[in-house]
Parts: sequence; C-alpha cells; structure tokens
Amino acid sequence: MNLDHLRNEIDSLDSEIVKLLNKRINVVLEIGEEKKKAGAEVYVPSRERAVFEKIKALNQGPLPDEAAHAIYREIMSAALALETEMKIAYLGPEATFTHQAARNKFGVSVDYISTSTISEVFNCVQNRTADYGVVPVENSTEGAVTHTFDQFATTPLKICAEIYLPISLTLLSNQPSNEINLIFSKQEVFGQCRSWLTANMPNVKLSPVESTTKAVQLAIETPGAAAIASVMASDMYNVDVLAENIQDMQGNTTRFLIIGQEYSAPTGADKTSIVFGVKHKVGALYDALSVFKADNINMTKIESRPSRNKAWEYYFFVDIDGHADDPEVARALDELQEHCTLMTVLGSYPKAET
Ligand SMILES: O=C(O)C(=O)C[C@]1(C(=O)O)C=C[C@@H](O)C=C1
Repeated sequence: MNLDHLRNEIDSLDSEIVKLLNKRINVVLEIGEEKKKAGAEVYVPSRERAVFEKIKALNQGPLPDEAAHAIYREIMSAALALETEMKIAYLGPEATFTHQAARNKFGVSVDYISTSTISEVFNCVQNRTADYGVVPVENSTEGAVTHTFDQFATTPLKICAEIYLPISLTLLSNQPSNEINLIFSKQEVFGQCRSWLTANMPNVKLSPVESTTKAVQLAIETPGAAAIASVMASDMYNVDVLAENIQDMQGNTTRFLIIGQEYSAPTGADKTSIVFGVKHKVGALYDALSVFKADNINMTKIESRPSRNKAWEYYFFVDIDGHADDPEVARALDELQEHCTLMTVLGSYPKAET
C-alpha cells in the first residue's frame, strides 16, 4: 500500500534526523566544555541570532520559516540545558505574558523560576540563583513598566537580549458573560482594553491584582467574576474564553529584556541601552543628546524617571542603534560621559524584530 511505503520513508528519515540531532548535541557538549574552561557564558544571543539567520537562508520550504525557527528554538533550548543546568527567572506566576516571553526565548528544556516581583527577578540573577532573568519593560499601548526602569538605575546586571511579544488579551471565566459583574486583571492590562471594556462591560467593577495569572485564579473562585489574561492561562487553568482579542490596539506588543551578567557580542544589528543623569542647568539634556546626532547614531527610545536620590532630579534611559564596541558608538558614549553626572551602559544586545 502506498501509505505504508510513505510511512516507511518517514521512519527512515526520522531515524536520520534523530542521529543528526544527537551528532549536533555531541558537538554542543564539546562547546560546553570549551566554554567552561574559558569561563564563557553558555547562552550566546549573538550566536543564536546567527543560527536562526542561517536556518532561514537554508530553508527552501515547504517548511514555513516560523516552523523552522520554532524547531531550532527547541534544539538550542535542549543544547542550553545539556551544557549547564540553565535556570531562568521570570515575573510569574506561570502563564503570565513574561512566562510566554521567557519560553519563546529559551524554549521548554531549561528550568524556570517564577517570581512574584520584578525586583525578585533581578535578585535571583544577581545572587546567581538564576542564570538569566526576563522582565517586561514597555508596552506599545500603555508605555513604560516603571518598576523595571527603576531597577536598572542601580543594578550591576546587564541587558543581554530583548524580545517583542504580541499581546492578545482574552476575557476568561467559567460563568456566562451576562453574569459577570467583576473583572480581575493587572492595572496595565485594563489600560490596554479600556475602550472594549467601556463598550462591552460598562457596569462591571474592575479589580486590579498583581498578575494576570492571579486574576484567573481569583476569577475561578469568585462568583460573577472573570479575568483578562492570556490564552495560555485559559489552557493552563482550564477556564473558558468569553471573548478574544479584546485589546484596543491590534498590534499591542510588549517588549521584554533578558538580564544576565554580561553584554552580548556584536552581530552587526544591535541595540545599546544606557542610563544617565545630567546637571540641572540650561541645555544640559540637549547637549548630552547632541553627541548622538554628531556621530550619526539613531536614538530609538528615551524615558525619564525620578532619580530617587533627590527630589526633581531625573535619570534618562536611552536606547540607540549599534553596539558599544562599534567605534562610532564607543566615541559617542565617551563624549556623552563628559556631559553627565552619571552614565552607565546597561547592555548591548542583538536587536529583535518588533
Ligand atoms: O555555539 C554555542 O556557543 C553553543 O552553545 C551552541 C548553541 C546551539 O545549539 O547552536 C547553543 C546555545 C547557545 O546560546 C548558542 C548556540
């Protein structure tokens, strides 16, 4: 029978694939040994970027590029877990959007540590309970995650990668829509679907809680309650979806940062994040930022936060295109230093696709 013949062909291809995967893993283990000797980092975002790009270039289809990417994400996740007992701390609990971002970045083979606050993620990485941490930094609808910026003002840790995750919000409950009089979610999430809530749930009480997962747990145990969370939470907690894609802006996206002990190596398409303070005098910020124009460096973001040292003193968080080791960026950062009361490079890392 033709079907049997085709399945035999698949069986023999699978046996080749598994052999090749293990051959690859054996090379990875050798790389792991070399890195151990050199005291080098196991997770190498710049190399992962190169692997993903090479696979995309090699892939002639019909396998879709997204599928090839997902398969290689898991191949490299297994590699990371075999090279070391890799632990990733994230702002939890399980099924939060940060958990999803962490899984997209590191795959399913590594170990995850769920924390209840952003500062705990930083602490885990600083005291080396975790190798890397994942924190949200900015949402395209609601703006900055200020707790994360405030941690960066004082941490010795470095940003070593970034990830953009499309945020699709879902109304979840095991009770029918017309019986819902209370919705739990994160304050920022309510902000991301304000118009939908006004139009569809005008008289419902909104109750902010610390995470979307906590919101789902409360919705399950509270009569007349629903939660706004991710679809992943609906699967994980077995709650029905009452409405999907309720965010006001399609294209609602959150940017997450991966924090570790080291910068990433240059890839040719990088971003550098810095924090600085300037003297309280006329034109100080203008003078500081003009170094980027002078060196033809594109600035992709600026955020200001109270310094928390002195009232009405601010720190500026700036992202620029390029790597701190690129000569023009290095020159601009040297020049910037001269205008600042404080200046720290928070990290240089491969620029992610938005
Ligand atoms: O090239 C390395 O440094 C590896 O450890 C191998 C590998 C891979 O599987 O290709 C695994 C993990 C790293 O983050 C990057 C690449």
